[in-house]
Amino acid sequence: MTATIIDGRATAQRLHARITARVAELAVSHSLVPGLAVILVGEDPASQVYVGNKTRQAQAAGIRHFDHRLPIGATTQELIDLVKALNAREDVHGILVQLPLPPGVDDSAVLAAIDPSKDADGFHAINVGRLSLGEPATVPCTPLGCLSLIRQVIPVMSGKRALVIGRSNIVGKPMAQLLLQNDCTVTIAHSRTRDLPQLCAESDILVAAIGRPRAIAGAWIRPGAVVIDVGINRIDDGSGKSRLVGDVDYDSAVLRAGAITPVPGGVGPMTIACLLLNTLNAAQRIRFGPTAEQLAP
Ligand SMILES: NC(=O)C1=CN([C@@H]2O[C@H](COP(=O)(O)OP(=O)(O)OC[C@H]3O[C@@H](n4cnc5c(N)ncnc54)[C@H](OP(=O)(O)O)[C@@H]3O)[C@@H](O)[C@H]2O)C=CC1
Ligand SMILES: Nc1nc(=O)c2c([nH]1)NC[C@@H]1CN(c3ccc(C(=O)N[C@@H](CCC(=O)O)C(=O)O)cc3)C=[N+]21
Ligand SMILES: [Mg+2]
Repeated sequence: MTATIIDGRATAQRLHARITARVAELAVSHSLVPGLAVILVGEDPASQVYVGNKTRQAQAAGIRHFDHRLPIGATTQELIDLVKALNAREDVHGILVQLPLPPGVDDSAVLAAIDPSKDADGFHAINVGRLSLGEPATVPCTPLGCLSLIRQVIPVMSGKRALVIGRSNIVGKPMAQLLLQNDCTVTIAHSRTRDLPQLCAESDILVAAIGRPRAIAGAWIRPGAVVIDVGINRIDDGSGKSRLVGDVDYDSAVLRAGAITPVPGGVGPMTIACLLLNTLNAAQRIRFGPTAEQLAP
């Protein structure tokens, strides 16, 4: 048996097309143009690639894009001041602070300064709290994208055993919340977890978000399981060139899984499409109020 390959790029393109259509409607009917501001501190090359992708995708969807690049020495107070200025702007509906911030910057203070209604990443405590209470919330882009990929192959998740490997605020914790909301039985694993292979063997859905290249072996996977690989790891391919691999050992996992996401072309493109979705929906709520129509993921 060979796994179904879940095509994140194609799924993201379909979502992108729906976003583009709604953005065009809003421009005609209400002269509303959603705006996304991205703050990038320093010159981290991976972050620059990600920000570059976002800029292109936003422009293609008709979403206004404001790029703020600050030198590596930027202070917590400078970042908070910039966030507050963006909070006050009527043409900005989504704000994203690219993480990680340089050492010395208090990232939780910067994230706390974001107006929760403009929190495109869903990292503000208000949105984290709402998600955990099951109230309407802006959901972090990567887990939102993962959920939509899982739904393609498991439309009804009720009762499934789901394992989330990684407990970061960006991916692991919100992913676990979303799976719980969908009536999965959820386990969260992390660096202190004992007997990870056994937990994997018991799981119908496995989401790997640890940042360790090919750390999850195919032999651990329950035959037929759905495997979502969030990892983005740049490794030397042996000839001095670098390539991207996930947290799952794809070549062995594809032989056991029922469905699997590739890297690249899996979760990554969905993260960007969901960021644009969150920005569009924020713009609609800011303009039309809390009962505004929202585009579904
Ligand atoms: N495709 C996309 O759109 C995105 C991809 N990523 C990628 O996803 C990966 C994870 O990112 P992020 O959540 O920010 O990472 P973090 O480094 O913030 O968190 C990693 C988590 O994995 C756990 N962990 C580390 N090693 C192991 C191990 N050997 N076994 C079990 N658990 C382990 C850590 O445990 P502990 O808490 O105990 O330290 C921690 O909870 C990275 O490769 C990142 O680049 C991230 C965001 C978006
Ligand atoms: N505030 C904040 N929010 C984030 O969502 C956030 C962040 N900070 N910091 C960094 C991580 C990483 N991340 C990625 C998003 C898209 C791709 C992506 O587009 N990947 C493509 C192409 C990758 C390539 O070719 O370089 C793919 O996997 O196919 C990758 C990684 C978002 N993150
Ligand atoms: Mg991190």
